[in-house]
Amino acid sequence: MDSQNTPAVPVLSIRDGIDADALYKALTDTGFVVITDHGIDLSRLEDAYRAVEDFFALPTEEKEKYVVGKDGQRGYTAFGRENAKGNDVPDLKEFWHVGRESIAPNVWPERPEAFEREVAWLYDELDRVGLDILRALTKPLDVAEDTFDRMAAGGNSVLRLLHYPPVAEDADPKAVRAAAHEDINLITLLVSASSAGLELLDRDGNWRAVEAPANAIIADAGDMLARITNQRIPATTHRVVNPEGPNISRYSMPFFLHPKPEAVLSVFPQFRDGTEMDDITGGEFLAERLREIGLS
Ligand SMILES: O=C(O)CCC(=O)C(=O)O
Ligand SMILES: [Fe+2]
Repeated sequence: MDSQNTPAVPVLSIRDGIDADALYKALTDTGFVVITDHGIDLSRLEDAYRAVEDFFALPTEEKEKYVVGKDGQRGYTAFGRENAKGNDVPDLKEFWHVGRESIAPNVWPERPEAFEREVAWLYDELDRVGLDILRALTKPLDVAEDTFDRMAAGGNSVLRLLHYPPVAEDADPKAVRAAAHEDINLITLLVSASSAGLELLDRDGNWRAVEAPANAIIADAGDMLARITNQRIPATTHRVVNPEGPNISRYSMPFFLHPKPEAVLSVFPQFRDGTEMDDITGGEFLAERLREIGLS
């Protein structure tokens, strides 16, 4: 079969627990895995989505009251503010960031009323599932079972609530919803987006649609996981393309699972072969990358 016709990403049900070897294989093969039966309450997920849509429907002046700091790690980041690393045209998106309160306090919008409650709930759910996934990887990676708990429990994770508005007629022809990039963090969990558009770059250099059943979670490895596994688990390049069909808004909610800022990202000994990167702390690595995407 032609590679274009095979699904780009393997699907893994975790109803009966996580099959660690299947998870590892999916991630080492493609950097992505689609997780079904994850146990996150679907009707509450809908409530969270509704609150997020209601927030982005507010007037721009009201949303801009929640721009805090210059690195965009909390609160609102306006349309056209962030560009992918190495790209000079900003992405066609606006977003909101929620993070770990103990690392930097969150801001919350006054309305919609349900926003703080539902979004804080979703953060905790994704935090739990994300760490479960990393913990499962310790076995195939052959590292101590508490490796990721030590590195990332209570870490600097960020839930990004994204809105890609309908593409304006006068948009820069080079601009896309999200230009090609790799995620910075250990692992990203993306609760199914409201419409298509996400694509990954496969190892043959072809862009392929990432398809997932409704209610699945798309997980992908970031640069930090690639770094400590010396690229065994790749941080696969992905992007969000502009709509080909109806020109409607798209919403999605990636959870970027980060280590603690002080955690040292050190290549696991069994993957060292002289090509590995030096040790760096999670905080230093993040600061470097935020500068590159124009957010710091
Ligand atoms: O909107 C999406 O589906 C993906 C967004 C993404 O890749 C990101 O924000 O890093
Ligand atoms: Fe991404």
